[in-house]
Amino acid sequence: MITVTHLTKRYGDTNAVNDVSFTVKPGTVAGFLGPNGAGKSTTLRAILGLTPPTSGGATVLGVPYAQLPNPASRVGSLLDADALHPGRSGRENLALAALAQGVGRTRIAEVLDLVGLTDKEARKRVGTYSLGMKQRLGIAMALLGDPSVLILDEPANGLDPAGIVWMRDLLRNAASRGCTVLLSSHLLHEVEQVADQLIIIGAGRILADGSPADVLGSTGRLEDTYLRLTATTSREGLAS
Ligand SMILES: Nc1ncnc2c1ncn2[C@@H]1O[C@H](COP(=O)(O)OP(=O)(O)OP(=O)(O)O)[C@@H](O)[C@H]1O
Repeated sequence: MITVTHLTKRYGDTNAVNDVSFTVKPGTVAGFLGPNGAGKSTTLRAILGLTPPTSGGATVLGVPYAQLPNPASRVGSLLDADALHPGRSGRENLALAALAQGVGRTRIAEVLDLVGLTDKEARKRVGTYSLGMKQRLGIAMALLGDPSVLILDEPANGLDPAGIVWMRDLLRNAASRGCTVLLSSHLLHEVEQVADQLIIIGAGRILADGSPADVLGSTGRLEDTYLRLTATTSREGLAS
């Protein structure tokens, strides 16, 4: 369960996130959508305790992220696939994370298999990886502790069509096991296929939150609804 309550984050005179509240329940894939600069990453970072809120806050599994025992093994996250150590191999990156999380080394082969990275690829330095390979490794890192919550910032970024289909199955399987999944994306078509909750943010404020049927209403098309809702927001609107 992820609960965000009246979360506000200001940077100088910019309201990056403005009184944002939503809940994502176990067994749900929630798609978090919004234009560039709408506040998605700031919200995800605040949930993960990486960005201190100006006011309000968030809990994961009932408590603020920082208060979770061994949080990385309970909450898998992917924020920036470039944050991986470029001089080490994919396998070494996973081994270091497994050590930090107290996860057995046998799990490394399992997650590599899950994300479709071959043994040969896993032995290459991450600095030589393509964007899609980095993304797969970042997802493997997120899955390492077999977490019950997944928070993913644009996970399909750089994935090829087969990778996007694979990602969809991965997220649906995670949710069917009771996992709580929150992902940001600009790929409306993809989100439409995978999400059972849609949260749309614009200029730091929640514009819609609900089941696809509730959010799309009679239009039935996510692209139309999204463009209509976000048309009135702009990055300039963030400055107060
Ligand atoms: N560290 C920071 N310092 C100052 N301003 C910031 C910082 N991080 C984010 N912002 C501002 O906060 C606003 C929201 O940014 P955020 O990265 O959360 O948007 P986003 O919805 O994730 O965008 P995108 O889709 O482009 O990734 C933007 O105006 C951005 O410039």
